[in-house]
Amino acid sequence: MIGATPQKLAHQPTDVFSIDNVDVQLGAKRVLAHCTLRIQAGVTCIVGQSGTGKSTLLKAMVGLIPLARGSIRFRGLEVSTSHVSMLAEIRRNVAFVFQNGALFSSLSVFDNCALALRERDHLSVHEIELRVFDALERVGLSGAHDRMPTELSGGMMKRAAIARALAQHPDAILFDEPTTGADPILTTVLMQHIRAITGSRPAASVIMTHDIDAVRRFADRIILLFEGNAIWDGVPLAG
Ligand SMILES: Nc1ncnc2c1ncn2[C@@H]1O[C@H](COP(=O)(O)OP(=O)(O)OP(=O)(O)O)[C@@H](O)[C@H]1O
Repeated sequence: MIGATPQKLAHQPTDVFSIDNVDVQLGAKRVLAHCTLRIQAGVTCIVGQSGTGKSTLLKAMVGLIPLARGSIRFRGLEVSTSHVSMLAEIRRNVAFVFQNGALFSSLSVFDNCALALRERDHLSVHEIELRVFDALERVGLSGAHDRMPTELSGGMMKRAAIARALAQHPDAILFDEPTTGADPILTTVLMQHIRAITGSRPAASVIMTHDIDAVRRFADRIILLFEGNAIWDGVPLAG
């Protein structure tokens, strides 16, 4: 439970993300206000009503949005003030899965997954193939590597986006509304995949969602965001 004084949370060595007193101003709106929370290993779901700042928080966690105040640290490294080379290092370890998958329509599934590896790492062709095929297998897409995104169902597209993140061998994956538009069966499949891939790499999966039923069934921890601040932090009730 975060309680009434979230600003006082102590940093723990096990924290994957430490977020302290963060304010984010977008235009005239203070979207995050005194936001303080911790993310540890496992599946953390961040829930809250529409417009409460979930997506903004996610983007701030990878340095895509500047902070008006406060601090976001990934494994102790300051995200917001890091030099560009350090930020690149953080982003190599934190993958982001966008709501719509954001696959490149002109690239095959394989090339979508391999693109970041070719650009960011000095990996051999063989190593890239191993990583991509392993990632596709882990999300149940073995055999779909040479398909184009237009040849995939909506659910396959979402799984391909997860595979692209997985192939980077990140320490954490941030998911922005991964089950939006999915029916209950696909939601279960996607959440089962996210659960199954969360372990060593990634150690932490952070899911922004409205889907309370999925949260109840699959989260290790739930954080409730309200008006730009984390007001509750706990575990789902059993049963
Ligand atoms: N670039 C921007 N300029 C001004 N206001 C913005 C901008 N981006 C987002 N906002 C506002 O910030 C608030 C929080 O947006 P955000 O997308 O983080 O909410 P959310 O909790 O993810 O909502 P949803 O669940 O509907 O996706 C909203 O009121 C939104 O209108």
